Amino acid sequence: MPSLARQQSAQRFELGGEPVTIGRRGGGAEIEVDGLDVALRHTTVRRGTSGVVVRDLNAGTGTFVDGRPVLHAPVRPGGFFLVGHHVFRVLPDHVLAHETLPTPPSLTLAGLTIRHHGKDEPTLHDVSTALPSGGMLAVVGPSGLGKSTLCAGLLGEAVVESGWAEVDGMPLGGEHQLNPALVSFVPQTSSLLEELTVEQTMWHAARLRLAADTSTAELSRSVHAVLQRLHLQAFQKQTVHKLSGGQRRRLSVAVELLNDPLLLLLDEPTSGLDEGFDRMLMRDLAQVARDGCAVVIVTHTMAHLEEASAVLAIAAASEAEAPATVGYAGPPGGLLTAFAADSAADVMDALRDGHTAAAGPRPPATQSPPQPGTSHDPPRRGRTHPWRHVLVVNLRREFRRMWLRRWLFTTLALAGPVVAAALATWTNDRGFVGSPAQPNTDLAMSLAVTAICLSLLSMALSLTSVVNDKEVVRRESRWGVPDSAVVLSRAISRGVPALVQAAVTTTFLWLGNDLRQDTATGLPAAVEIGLVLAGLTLCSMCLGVLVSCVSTTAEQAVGMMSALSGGAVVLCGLVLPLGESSGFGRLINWLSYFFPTRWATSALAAAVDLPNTAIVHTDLMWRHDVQHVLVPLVVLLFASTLFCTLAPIALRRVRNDVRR
Ligand SMILES: Nc1ncnc2c1ncn2[C@@H]1O[C@H](COP(=O)(O)OP(=O)(O)OP(=O)(O)O)[C@@H](O)[C@H]1O
Repeated sequence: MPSLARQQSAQRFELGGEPVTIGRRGGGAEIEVDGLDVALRHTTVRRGTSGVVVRDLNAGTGTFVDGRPVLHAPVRPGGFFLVGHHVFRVLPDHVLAHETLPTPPSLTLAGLTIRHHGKDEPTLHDVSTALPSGGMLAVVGPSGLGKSTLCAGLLGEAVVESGWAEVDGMPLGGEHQLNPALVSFVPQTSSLLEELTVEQTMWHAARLRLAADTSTAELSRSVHAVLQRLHLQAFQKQTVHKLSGGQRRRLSVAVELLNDPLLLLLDEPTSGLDEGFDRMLMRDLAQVARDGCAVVIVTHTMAHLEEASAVLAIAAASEAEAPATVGYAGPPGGLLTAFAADSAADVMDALRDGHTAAAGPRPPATQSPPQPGTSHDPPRRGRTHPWRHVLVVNLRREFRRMWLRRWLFTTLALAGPVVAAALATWTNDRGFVGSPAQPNTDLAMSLAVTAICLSLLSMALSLTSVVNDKEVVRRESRWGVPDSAVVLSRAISRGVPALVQAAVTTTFLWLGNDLRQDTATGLPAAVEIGLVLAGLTLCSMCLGVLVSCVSTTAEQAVGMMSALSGGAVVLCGLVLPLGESSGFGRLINWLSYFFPTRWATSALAAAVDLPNTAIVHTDLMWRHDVQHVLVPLVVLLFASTLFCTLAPIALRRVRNDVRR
């Protein structure tokens, strides 16, 4: 038993020589805390040379030091680390003080100046206001002045040049972000998967936002409590695409409440909806604020501002090119009076013209910014979620979505390859057999048709798998879902129909063609051809995933696929003679190596001994031996791995570019 002495109150612990585990109540950890975002065994803490050393056990939603999830980090006396909603402060003499983050919290913005990444000038300057606990802050102002920029700053997605923000003493934004899992953001765009039901959407989000070891009963209680809070219980079984605009917004809010955030940011949640809905949602959000979470709502509608407890109006700068700043900060009732205006439209005009009114409550100027967790030695970066758990959750969802679109995937997996094999068979009535004395003049065409059709069909399996979900991926990346898990879940789920494509094509080629020839590897001809086709379909499908990650829109992905399709046809090696060793031919030859069809047709040609069974140009890659079948197969598998490795990098870049 580790020596762990409780001091004075239940909140102080003196660490002994042995490491101590922090975990959810009921899991047998030495320090037990509440909350479904804490795993049963979440973090260990031990004495360090000065202060303590924390190690995340990668089972919950991360251990945070200085706003970053850490795997392993020293924390000196005076610093703190976060586990779920719990702050552990490190005191002298290896004493840990535990407190639960207060709910509802207050929010303070003090002199915030925010600029977007890649920009030299700030968009917002000197934004200050204070929101008491249990309150809701409405951020209003003319278009384009920086309301969404304020959210980006608080989320840590834009640069906070000066000033600071905090929720009850915990820093927000900038380098020393509070545990990001405690800040929820409802974006302006619909970032929900259309084919899932309300309940499935919530379950999936709960699995990602709560600890991996949360039981089904606990998850269910949590999901249903939030659905009830947002009056969505009656729509549980409804698919998202059948929901009204208002119900979608509610669902969008609901998924962000699952983890009991400390701060909820909403970017125009009522835009495009009627006034009745606006009032209803404002009331619900005010209730959410009273129940325990600071709410900041960016809104264009000023009709129901009285539901908020404070208003922050953004005004244009009086000088051109200067950043926008605070036009008014105070109670909603004082807004019209402050601008001597008769209507909301007058207030907007005044703000657009750069008028500012007397500011409301400002944080005391003498208050210093909250100090971060102070880990002086570099911590080892950790994850907010166990990677395997996230992959499994994403995979389950992908298989479910594919099942919901089973006709499309069945067609791509079965009907397409049957057509490809049939075409290959019809173009060649002698099967795959030929000899130097009696060459099979159609064999090259058969191989080309098979490889090209299969490559395009398998690329189609994954082409829209990420690009159509970019908004969802962006939202879930804020929850800590790694891009690699997103990519791998798409690749594995689409890998199944891709392998079925190869198997179906091989079976039909085997049934419809004479596959008696001597094989290069000594394996039965159908097995050898099947392996090559499996390599081709996997590689093309992974290329589709990469294209999907690189593209910002589905149109762009289709454009890229069209260009790749052209290359796949022309540079497969059976349409244009390749293999020249000088001049332009050499360049084309090199280019062809980037196309999976080039390697697949080479392996097929080597497998059926094309130079001796058909009348074709010569190509050095077609020699009928084991090496010339296996090397292309290895290249196809290597390329599949490479595409899946590059895809998360591309996805991260595209996501960040879109944010910028
Ligand atoms: N990611 C970004 N990168 C660079 N500049 C940006 C980015 N997002 C917004 N901006 C710029 O910052 C300024 C403020 O934009 P922002 O979206 O914050 O305004 P807004 O008040 O929320 O507008 P609206 O009410 O129309 O949504 C604009 O000039 C905009 O072009």
